[in-house]
This record gives sequence, C-alpha cells and structure tokens, in this order.
Amino acid sequence: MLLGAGRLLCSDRRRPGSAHEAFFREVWRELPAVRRVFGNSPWRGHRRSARRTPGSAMEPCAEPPLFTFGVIADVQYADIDDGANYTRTRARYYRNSVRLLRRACRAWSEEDVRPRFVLQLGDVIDGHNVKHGASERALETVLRELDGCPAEVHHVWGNHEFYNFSRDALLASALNSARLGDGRLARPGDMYVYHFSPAPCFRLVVLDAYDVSIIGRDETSEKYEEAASIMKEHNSNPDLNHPPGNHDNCPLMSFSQCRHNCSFFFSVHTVTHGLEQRFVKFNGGFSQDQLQWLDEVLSLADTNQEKVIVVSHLPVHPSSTDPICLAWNHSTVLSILHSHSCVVCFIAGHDHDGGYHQDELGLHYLTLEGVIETPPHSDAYGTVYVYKDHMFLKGRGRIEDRVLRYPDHVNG
Ligand SMILES: Nc1ccn([C@@H]2O[C@H](COP(=O)(O)OP(=O)(O)OC[C@H](O)CO)[C@@H](O)[C@H]2O)c(=O)n1
Repeated sequence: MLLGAGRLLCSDRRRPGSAHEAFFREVWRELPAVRRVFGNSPWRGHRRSARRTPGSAMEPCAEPPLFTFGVIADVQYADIDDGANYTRTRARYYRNSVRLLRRACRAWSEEDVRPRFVLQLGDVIDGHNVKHGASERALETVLRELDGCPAEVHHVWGNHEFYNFSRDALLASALNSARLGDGRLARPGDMYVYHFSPAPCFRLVVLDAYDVSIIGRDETSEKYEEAASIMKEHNSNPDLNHPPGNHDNCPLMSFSQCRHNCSFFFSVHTVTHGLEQRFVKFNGGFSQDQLQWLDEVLSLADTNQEKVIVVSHLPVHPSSTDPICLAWNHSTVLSILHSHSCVVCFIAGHDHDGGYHQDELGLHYLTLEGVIETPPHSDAYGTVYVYKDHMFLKGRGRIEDRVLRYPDHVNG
C-alpha cells in the first residue's frame, strides 16, 4: 500500500496533465506529512515556463498592452454566515465575497490602463439565496458593486444562476450581456452565447455550458430530455449531484463507509472512476447547435486572422480542473478548438481551487480560483494584459501570475 502511495506521489504523476495529478493534489492538501515533503506548491516546477515573463518575473512588459481586461469567478454572494463546501473541506465566505468583489472593482478602477471589459465567469450569487427568498436582493447587491467597475461587465452563467433564476428570467435580466452593448453577436434562441471583438484582431466568445442540462431547462424541453438521458447513461445514484461510481464493489470503500464524508476517498475515486465524475447534475454540456455555432464563429476568426479567447463557466480540459467540474462533452469542445488556428486560451470558473494547463498545441486553459472560497484577508481576481504575442495574467491573492504565450501556429 505504502509502495503504491509512493509511486503515485512520484514527480511524473504530479505532472500537470498526468492522470494522477488530481489525486496527488488531494493527498497533498489532506496530509500535512506530504506537504512537508513536497513543499507549499509542488506544481511550481512544472509550471515555470508558463510563469516566466519577458521582463520581470511578476510584472507585465514595459511596452503598453494592446488592451487589458479584468477576470473574476464564483463570487457566490449570499447574505448568510460563513459555511463550507459539500465535502466540508473548504470554508465558504458568503457575506465577505461581495467585499472581495468591491476590492476587485476598486483595484481595476485604479489601474494605469483602464480595462476594456471585466469578465465575470459565473455563479455571481449563491443558490442559498433561494431558500431565503433573497435572489433578487442578492443580485442587486452584486450588480451595484459591479457598477463600480471602470468597464462594461461580461457575464457568464453558471449552475448557481440557474438555482436562483429561470432561463427566461436570466435572458431578461442584467446578467444577459449579449443583449447589451454594441457589436455583440448573439445566436438567436434560448442559448446564451455571443461573441465580440474587444480590439482589432481579437475576439472573445462566451459559451453556455448549461445549454444541455437538467438545471435551468424546462422538464418538457428536448434539451432536458437529452440531459436526462446522458445522466441516466452515466450516473445511477438517487441524488444526481453525487458523482457516479460503483461504490458497492469498490475495495476502497472498506476504508470509508461513504466517500462523500471524506475528500481523501473522494479523490481516490477520482483516480478509480476518472472523468466519469463529471456526470453530475451541477454540470452540463453544449448542444450540437451551440457547437456548430462555435465552429462557424471560429472559422470566421481564422479567416480574419483573429486571436480568440473562449470562455464558459465549466472548464473543458481535464488537466485544468478536478474532473468533477468538467463539462460533460468537454472532448468535443476540445476537438473544435483544435480544428482552428485562432484559439489562444480557454477561461473558466466553477472549480474553486483553480487550475491551469497548456496543451500539446500550445492552447492555454485557465480555471480561475473562486472568490467564495477565498479567505477575507486574501483576494481572487486578476487583470489580463493583452500583447501582440502573449497575454500576461496579473493575479491577485490566490490567483497566480502567468505568462500565456500564444501558440506557435498563432504567433507564426
Ligand atoms: N458531491 C456533491 C457536491 C454538491 N452537491 C450539491 O450540489 C449543489 C451544487 O454544489 P456546490 O458545491 O454549491 O456547487 P459549486 O458550483 O459551488 O461548486 C462546484 C464544485 O463543487 C466546486 O469545486 C449543492 O446543492 C450541493 O449541496 C451534492 O449534493 N453532492
């Protein structure tokens, strides 16, 4: 057993992208002895190339950026006392999250270069608001803070938007950024997708990761039917928020009656049950229509030699997130991104621990740390400085600085 654990912790398996990375992360988090051996951030060595800047290690280039934008994820505000995540391994600071949002808006306002826009990656208010009848009030609170932003805000929708509001209500709300502002090209219908060009030769594409979902879709709709049949195929648990896995026959269960009680065993299941973990009710997927639309938008961007940033609430690369947070049909999205020459980066939220991966084609997958699980003394937002050949993420608090050099096929 010890030998097995040793093998699992060896450097190669810690490597971002290895099948065991998520498991290692959890072992490292849960066991102080492992942290003592591997240090505070055992992944740093593997990430060094992505973190190096042309000038200083931690500052954007001296040359002015083409433009900048702010990023923030999973604010999940609710006017309730602090709590915890489902597995009770992380604190959630519901009331304080709006203060961190305010701090982010203030910081963006004080920057030398005014951000062109702010990207809010979804779950702006928490589902807990529903049982207090406080959804509208909570939304007003966060929107008031966002009014303090020095630039227009682009909202992405996450699972907590759908806990609080129906899809129709969201489409009619201030969280529908597709209908506000000039130059935003939405696809007509009930999908929340659009794209716009923040500066010449750049495009941002907003995706709807809950297009095929059992949350936010009417039970009589075709998309609900599709989602229900996907879930039926992959998850037989009575509570569909619980990830799939045959717990009865799993030898690891002799150590724990219920893996949901212990995040260590939860992560062992990540290794044993792998990417199937993503088939939970709090995730969703992209419809065929949406994928076709994405393909068309990216084809046009290829033709116009634009650089494209794609965003959604759910991450799409398994090495950029815990598998339990992945979009259901993530691999189809990856195939589409790979079939175009314009895509430089995919940005998501949802996994509050954050993540990052650069794939074999040089595309970057950034999952932002969530505000809701950020202690009051820290922060979780960033500013992206966009240059001709790279982007620089200046992270605050839990978010690390990163250099995101465009893939060679884009830089030419
Ligand atoms: N194993 C689980 C996990 C969650 N639930 C229930 O599902 C709902 C959504 O969960 P929540 O943790 O609030 O979702 P977030 O979007 O904040 O976070 C996603 C990832 O977990 C972040 O790492 C909620 O009702 C939970 O109680 C569950 O039943 N079983």
